Order: sequence, then C-alpha cells, then structure tokens
Amino acid sequence: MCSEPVLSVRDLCIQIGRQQVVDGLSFDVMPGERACLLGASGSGKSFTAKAVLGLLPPNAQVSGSIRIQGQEAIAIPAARRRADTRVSMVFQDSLSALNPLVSIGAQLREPFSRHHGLSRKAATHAAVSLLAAMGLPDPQRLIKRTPAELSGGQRQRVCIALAMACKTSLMVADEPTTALDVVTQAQVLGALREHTGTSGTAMLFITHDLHAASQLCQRAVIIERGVMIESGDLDTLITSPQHPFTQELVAAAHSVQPSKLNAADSFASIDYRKSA
Ligand SMILES: Nc1ncnc2c1ncn2[C@@H]1O[C@H](COP(=O)(O)OP(=O)(O)OP(=O)(O)O)[C@@H](O)[C@H]1O
Repeated sequence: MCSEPVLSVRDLCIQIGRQQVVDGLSFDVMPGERACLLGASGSGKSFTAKAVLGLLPPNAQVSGSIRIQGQEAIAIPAARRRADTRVSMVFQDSLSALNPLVSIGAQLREPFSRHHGLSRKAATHAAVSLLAAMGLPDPQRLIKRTPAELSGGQRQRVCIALAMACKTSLMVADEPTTALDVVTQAQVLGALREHTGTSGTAMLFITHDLHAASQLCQRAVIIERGVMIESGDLDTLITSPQHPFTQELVAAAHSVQPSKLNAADSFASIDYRKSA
C-alpha cells in the first residue's frame, strides 16, 4: 500500500464573517482507508467537507493546507481542480443532489462518457452494472426513471453509484444516511462499505452518528466547535474515550444501541469494518 496520504489536512482554519467555524484542524486519510469526522451539530464538519471538496462559499476565509494526492488544493474551487485531485461526494439530501428532470440512466452515463470516454451503449451497460452492484433491483427499468420516482434509499444508492463512476481516489460522504429509516440506512452503509476502502477509493465519512461510523470506519477524528479534540483508531476511541465529549458520545451510543452492545459487548467487535 502507498504510504502517502490521499488527503492531508493541515492547520485548516475557516472563518465565515466573524465566526471561526473551523480552527486549526489537521488529519490525514490514507489510500483505501475509511475515516470519519465525528462531531455534534454545528461543530464544523460540513465546512471541513466543503473545503476538501472545493465548495466553500465565496464569503469563507480559509487558511492552512489541503493536499489531495500530494497536490495543494485549498484555494482551488472544485471546477478548476486537476482530474487527479477531484473528490467525489455523497450528500445527505439525495433528491437535491440529482437533477430532477433527467433520467437516472442519463445522469449515470455522463461520468462514464466524460471521464472514461465510453460510447453511449457502453456507458449504459456500465451504469446498469453499477446499479446492480449497489443491490438495486431491476436496474434496466430503474435507469429510465427520474429521481422522484425512486425511494430515498434507492436514490442514495444511485448517488453512491454516481460517486463511484467518477473513479476518484477519495469520496466524501456528508451524513449520507441521516435522512433514511434504519433498514435503508443499513443498505446504504452496506453499499458504501462494499464499494470503498481497500477496493481503491478512500472515504471521509462525515457524521454525528457513532454507531454508523463504527460500521464503516477504521479511524475517527472527533471535533468540537471547529477544534479537533481526539483522534485515532475507532476501536480504541470507543473502548477507551479520553475527552469528556467522546465519553458522552460513546455513552449516548451505548444507551441507544443496547441490543447490539449486549450481543457484541462492544462496537469494536463489529469486524466487517476492516474489510472492503
Ligand atoms: N452561512 C453561514 N454563515 C455563518 N455561519 C454559518 C453558516 N452556516 C453555518 N454556520 C455556522 O458554522 C458552524 C459550523 O457549521 P457546519 O454546518 O459546518 O456544522 P456541522 O458540524 O456540519 O453541523 P450539522 O451536523 O448540523 O450539519 C455552525 O456554528 C453554524 O452555526
């Protein structure tokens, strides 16, 4: 495995107006790794994700360094980034992430044609195969539908398929399961687990949900009010949290997921995290 990080964030500071929303954040994501940025609502997770993606609003003042595949990208908006420093993304709201007027097939064909030079027929074939790999039933029919004709879970898996079709070395997933019911959450987490990690694409998973993070990620960076308070191996953070906020997070997750904890004794024993 290459030892250079896919993503290296150093001393990231983001100010919006007078508010310091991110303050001196540093972390790495290694090739094929799934890491999470974990924090309460308003802690600066989304602004960090936007900085990595090159999608900060024009009024944001940003400093520090964001290196993607070794290239400095902090001051470069998404549309002007070199192909090898582009980052794919999956957002919470799958309905607004997709074009409501364009069929799923046409939206999925686009990255295959644009980034991989496939013909229309080959791109359609690739889109159908990818949707099938996401566990979506009857993908031949599904590609003819528009986003509003799909369920939330189906749409989110289409968004993951779109991100995968871009074949980037890093995917940022910002609260991708928050809007979904628990059964659909599990399907979407399963699709993310299967299609990221050691298979090639590293992932930065943005969440406030320790349980979801524990099903996907090997490592966590925990932030509070824009500042990193603790980071490291997620198993260790769960079994031995040091900071009071991390201790609260673990205690809260234990109280919400008692059956899982009783069965497994600890989140740490959910061993599928380690596989691709
Ligand atoms: N447009 C804005 N202008 C100024 N401050 C903002 C703006 N949007 C968000 N903020 C503030 O920036 C801080 C960080 O917001 P951010 O959206 O990054 O948090 P978050 O951790 O992603 O929260 P959530 O989990 O609720 O999405 C918050 O304190 C928020 O109040």
